[in-house]
Amino acid sequence: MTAPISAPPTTLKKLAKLGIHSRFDLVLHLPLRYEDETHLTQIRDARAGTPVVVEGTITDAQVQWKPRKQLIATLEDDTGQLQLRFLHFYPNHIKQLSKGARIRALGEIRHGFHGDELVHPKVREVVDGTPLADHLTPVYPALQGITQPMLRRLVSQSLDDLILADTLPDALRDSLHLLPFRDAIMTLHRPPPSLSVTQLSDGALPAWQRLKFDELLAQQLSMRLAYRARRAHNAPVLTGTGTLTRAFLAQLPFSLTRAQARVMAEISHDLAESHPMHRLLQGDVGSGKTVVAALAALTAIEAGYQAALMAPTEILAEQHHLKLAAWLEPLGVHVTWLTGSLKKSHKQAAIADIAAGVTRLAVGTHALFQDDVAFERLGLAIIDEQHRFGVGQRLALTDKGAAPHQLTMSATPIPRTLAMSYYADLDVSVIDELPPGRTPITTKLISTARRGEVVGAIRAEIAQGRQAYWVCPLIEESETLELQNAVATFEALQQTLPELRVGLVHGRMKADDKAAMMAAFQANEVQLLVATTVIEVGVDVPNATLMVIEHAERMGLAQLHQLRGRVGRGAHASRCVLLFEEPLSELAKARLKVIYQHTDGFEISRQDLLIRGPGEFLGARQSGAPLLRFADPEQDDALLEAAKDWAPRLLSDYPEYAERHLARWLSGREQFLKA
Ligand SMILES: Nc1ncnc2c1ncn2[C@@H]1O[C@H](COP(=O)(O)OP(=O)(O)OP(=O)(O)O)[C@@H](O)[C@H]1O
Repeated sequence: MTAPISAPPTTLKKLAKLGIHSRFDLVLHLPLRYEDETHLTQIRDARAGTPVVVEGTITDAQVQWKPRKQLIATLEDDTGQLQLRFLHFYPNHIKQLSKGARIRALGEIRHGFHGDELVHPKVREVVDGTPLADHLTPVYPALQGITQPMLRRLVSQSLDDLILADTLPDALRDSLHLLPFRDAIMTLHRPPPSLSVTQLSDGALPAWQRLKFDELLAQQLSMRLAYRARRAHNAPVLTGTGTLTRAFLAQLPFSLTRAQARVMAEISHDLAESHPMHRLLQGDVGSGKTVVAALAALTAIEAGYQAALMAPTEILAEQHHLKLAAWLEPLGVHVTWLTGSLKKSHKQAAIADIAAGVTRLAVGTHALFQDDVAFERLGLAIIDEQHRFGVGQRLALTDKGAAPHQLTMSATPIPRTLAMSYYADLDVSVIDELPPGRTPITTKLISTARRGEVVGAIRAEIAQGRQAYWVCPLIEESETLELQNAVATFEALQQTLPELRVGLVHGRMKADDKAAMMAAFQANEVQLLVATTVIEVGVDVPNATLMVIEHAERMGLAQLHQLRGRVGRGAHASRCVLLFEEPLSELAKARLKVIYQHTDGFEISRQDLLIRGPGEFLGARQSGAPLLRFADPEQDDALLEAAKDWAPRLLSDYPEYAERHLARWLSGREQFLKA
């Protein structure tokens, strides 16, 4: 399977650049496209826009200088004449195309100024009887120094030498009507004469279906194995007594939505098991994930364990801390705050409390899981990763003593097919319902030129007792510029709206100042909050009902949806004004249209995926996307479903097949699998 390739070291190096390390990689190095040299076209029948192979004699060849240096030759067969034009050419061309030479030319006919012609055709000398190909000629992805003939030869050798036995049991192949692996591979490298170029590029071709299925199956198998491996660890059995959770629910001014209750039941069930939970909690912005997180934490605490909640940014962690401390401290739960920016003495005190078990719930940033922090008895780690699909932090956590249960919260819903494909190792809970009484947010798209009107809207909104956000543009190239811009906007708004209490919050502020500003906004001491995108996630001020986002065209869909989700969190009607600068790129137009038309995060994610494709959507490095070269989870969803169904059966009923299948598809690519 991993048989080495016999070629000189320089060639091997270049092949490695193409991802080819073994002879089996050569087998999987599938053609990009095909050339059809199986039949000749008579010059009389050659039509513009179609690829042809014509054969004949050169009757004339000249280097011309008008309007620029070019080589023009005339090719003649029994039915007519055709011009061949070369704008770049080498002495070899002149030799090959000398008068009287018999050649075969391959290319696409173009209708030029001087009639039909072939521009830069491929030229082959024809000695009488040079046979035509008996199948389409594959054209492989190549690099400089690795020519097509070289690749064709190397691939062909591997195809001839390797057995390419099947890794799928007959029962599976029969039930899904899949081709044998060898047949699929052979069809794609050496297509039979009956197949046309169009048929070969169609993903529905049985040969492609087989390869896509194999690839999706390998992905599902490896995720199942990762899932099993994690379940082999021991975890504390967290059966809550209900004392804290009941008291908590009783003090909430609302009751749980049905979705929150269902999701909480799923989590409680997992926490009571003796292997670690790895659950992804998905819920749209404002759907009430924090309440669920609090309940999960209380369940662990009731069972005599500690819980930790980690957020990706200080501002988000601070928001969670404010809220959770307000909810849980009255119940006698000691909540500790820990981030990197704490003063040394405070930090040491927090670390000591965590180690001594005084802390029942620790809230903070990744500082919570640094080496100097040791929990007395960590039962549950909650990671609010919002739309950062970071898998790294999940890893760091498992290393903390015995495996704690893990709950990851995400506010950017992952479309179902992607979740199945890339998060198959996690269990997923979805809060698919918003708390009652929310009025939908109205979204307005306004050109920056009309920015003045927006100021009037702010004044009116605040006069009603509401609050507003003004989000300054994202300036990717320079954080300093971004900051200067935010300060300038803050000053300008203060001047234009002297009667209002305006505040400013940005990423460079000291953590304490940031927290103080957010607390002031929470208490309605600040009415208009000017902010950089630091407020993107987690801020929860139900009285804020107007959101203005400058240069919305620079932002991604997930980010816009998150920002907009900061309003519409209470009973009052909310608005989001997206200011944009013209001219808009096609991409920006597409994004703004989606955010204007949709408020449902799942639909927005789906559209985002359509616009960007899965690699970009998930961040290629983290996603495991490199595993999929042939299949596309969105388009090949039926195959994905089948792979998902078959993976556990293969592991239990045909373990030796599963093992061979993984070895074939994953050799050298395991690094993408670590979740
Ligand atoms: N069942 C409920 N009924 C009424 N209000 C609720 C309910 N659950 C949560 N809320 C309120 O809705 C608001 C949003 O809840 P929460 O902050 O938990 O959402 P979230 O899903 O964490 O949002 P985000 O992802 O935007 O941070 C909060 O003000 C919260 O108190």
